[in-house]
Amino acid sequence: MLKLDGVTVRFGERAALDAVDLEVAEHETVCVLGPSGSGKSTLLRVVAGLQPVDAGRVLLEGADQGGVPVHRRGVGLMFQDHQLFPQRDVAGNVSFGLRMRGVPRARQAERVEELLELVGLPGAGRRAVAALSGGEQQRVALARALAPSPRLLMLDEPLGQLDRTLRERLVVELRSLFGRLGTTVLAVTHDQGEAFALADRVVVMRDGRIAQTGTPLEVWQRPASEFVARFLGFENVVPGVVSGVVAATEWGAVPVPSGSAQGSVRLLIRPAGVRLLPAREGLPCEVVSRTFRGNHVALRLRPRSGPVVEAECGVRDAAGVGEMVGVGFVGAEVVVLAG
Ligand SMILES: Nc1ncnc2c1ncn2[C@@H]1O[C@H](COP(=O)(O)OP(=O)(O)OP(=O)(O)O)[C@@H](O)[C@H]1O
Repeated sequence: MLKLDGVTVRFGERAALDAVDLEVAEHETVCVLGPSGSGKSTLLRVVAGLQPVDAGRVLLEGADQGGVPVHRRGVGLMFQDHQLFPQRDVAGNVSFGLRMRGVPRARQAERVEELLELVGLPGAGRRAVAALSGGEQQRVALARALAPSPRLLMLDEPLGQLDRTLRERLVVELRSLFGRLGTTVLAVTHDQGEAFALADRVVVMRDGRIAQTGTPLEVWQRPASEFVARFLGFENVVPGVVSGVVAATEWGAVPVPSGSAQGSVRLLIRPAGVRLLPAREGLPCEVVSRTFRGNHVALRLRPRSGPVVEAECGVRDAAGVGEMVGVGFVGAEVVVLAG
């Protein structure tokens, strides 16, 4: 459906996108994830035709979009601040793209009803946009983007402004809606939870380049680099020297999966791979913080040397701040990182 081929966009000296290759298949939902300034919005703007490229090509269904204006690309856009027209009612907003395309009035009204039903706002056509809650406005913006049946729907931080509970609910609804409609979606977010819940595939960006792409599970289980691991919120990254199935690190010997790269590497140990042992076993650490996270407790543990170790444990087993504990590592939760 969509193909980016060596797309480069420069602002002065700096490349906001640096030779980016990306493909999105029909019916696929791809989420682009990355820190602020990594080029996510620029990528969407390029595909929409709002941003010219300095090099490379954008193809939609195989056709080069060079010189094709925004309204001829057949893509739908929904931005973070949803940009609804405040002076128009809900129906007036949803039918915007249909009016632009000269769809007859009767058909417009039908389609608006259909879409409001779809986004969970049946019969809301006559309501004033200003009188809607944030979540309702978001649904109207989505209905408006979907109205002209775009071949590709692009979402920029679609749930950015909403509170967490509403975001979590809407993300589930969006995923099921896109599944039912068979919509092809390219979404941008800085929120990894949102990306992982919504996407068939995630693309992690760093400084205008793709740092990793894969299914949410692949990226979560095997972050390709320290950058991706840290971006996903993993903190236990330590240098080590692998020999066979053991790595020598500042935290002592850490088991690694068989078949791991040998020699000098960086290791990620997921918090689930950190086991608390009785005080005289394993790596001696002092508990420096203890944070209640609902179904588990996050502990930060300071060894005599080397970086702080992050651990997760059951609410009942968690040691208190200032206590000494021993720490052991589980090889299955260790990832040998590249770069
Ligand atoms: N119109 C512009 N003129 C100059 N520099 C720009 C322009 N638009 C973007 N940039 C720069 O390009 C880089 C990528 O910006 P972009 O908005 O694509 O990042 P982003 O990942 O979407 O960030 P955020 O999550 O903060 O929206 C940034 O360094 C930004 O400052």
